[in-house]
Amino acid sequence: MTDAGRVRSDAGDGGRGASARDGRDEGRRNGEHAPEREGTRLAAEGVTHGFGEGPVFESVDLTVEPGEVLAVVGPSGTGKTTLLRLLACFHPPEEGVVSADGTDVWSLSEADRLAVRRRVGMVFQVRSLFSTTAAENAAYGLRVRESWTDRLRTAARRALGFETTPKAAREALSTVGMTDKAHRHASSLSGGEAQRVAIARALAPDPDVLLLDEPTSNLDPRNTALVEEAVEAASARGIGVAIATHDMQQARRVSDRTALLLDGSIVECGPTERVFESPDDERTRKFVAGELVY
Ligand SMILES: Nc1ncnc2c1ncn2[C@@H]1O[C@H](COP(=O)(O)OP(=O)(O)OP(=O)(O)O)[C@@H](O)[C@H]1O
Repeated sequence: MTDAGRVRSDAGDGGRGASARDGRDEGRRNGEHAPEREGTRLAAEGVTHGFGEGPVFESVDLTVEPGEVLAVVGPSGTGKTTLLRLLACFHPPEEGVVSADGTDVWSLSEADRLAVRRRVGMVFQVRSLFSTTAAENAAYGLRVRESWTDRLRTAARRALGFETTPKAAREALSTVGMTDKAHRHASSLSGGEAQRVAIARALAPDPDVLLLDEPTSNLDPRNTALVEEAVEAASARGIGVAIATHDMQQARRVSDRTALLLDGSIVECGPTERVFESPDDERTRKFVAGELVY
């Protein structure tokens, strides 16, 4: 069996066929998915952060390159969410630098930092939709960028019964397979559907970077496959994706590189196949083999 074949059979993808990464690689080889943008290189450089009881992690270096899928794996509580939130510029690190294209985002003016934040979409682990339709959730990031005049015009058109969902929001909903439920209220969606809408909301403003925190925990194989296909589509458009996941097979299916966050540091970061097949660090070998129990 080929390596690719083994990855697919281990993945338990319910007959979904080639993994997202296989498809993306093939598309790249055929020149079908040439990234359309320069993108944004988001990086943590020597980052240390904690919450008052000593650092959660220290001196972390990690980059999300345009168009790549980076998996961040590690046991629960090692700081994967914390790291993604720092990369999303939600708050400054205690030490070190978070940079966008080489510029320290916390050295920027608030307006310039907001501009960087708007190039980064983040999807949280917990259900986080607003109390409105799937379509309006998907449109949220576009609406906040609209002028007040445009917002009033949209409200008036909606009141008159016109379809007001922006094209980009409709396309994002289509990417996650939610077109048919676009007008359903968020509260009526299943967990998997809600998570797909949350991804559409992050994708609609066409970010340069997408940060996904455990996007498929608690999802069934079909919803998981749809989310992974959305990751593939984002990456094929040149969006850099970082995905924190507990699912080793998912990391293997979707990512170009895998970083292991363990014991307060990145113990290994490299091409996914190498990290899984011949890791440099013994802790990585044990972790990917499921031998490290926390
Ligand atoms: N706002 C906060 N206040 C205090 N401690 C926090 C806060 N956020 C996270 N922590 C702590 O920081 C550590 C890292 O948490 P984080 O959620 O980043 O880990 P994780 O690797 O994403 O975990 P999981 O895989 O379970 O989602 C944990 O010990 C957590 O309790």
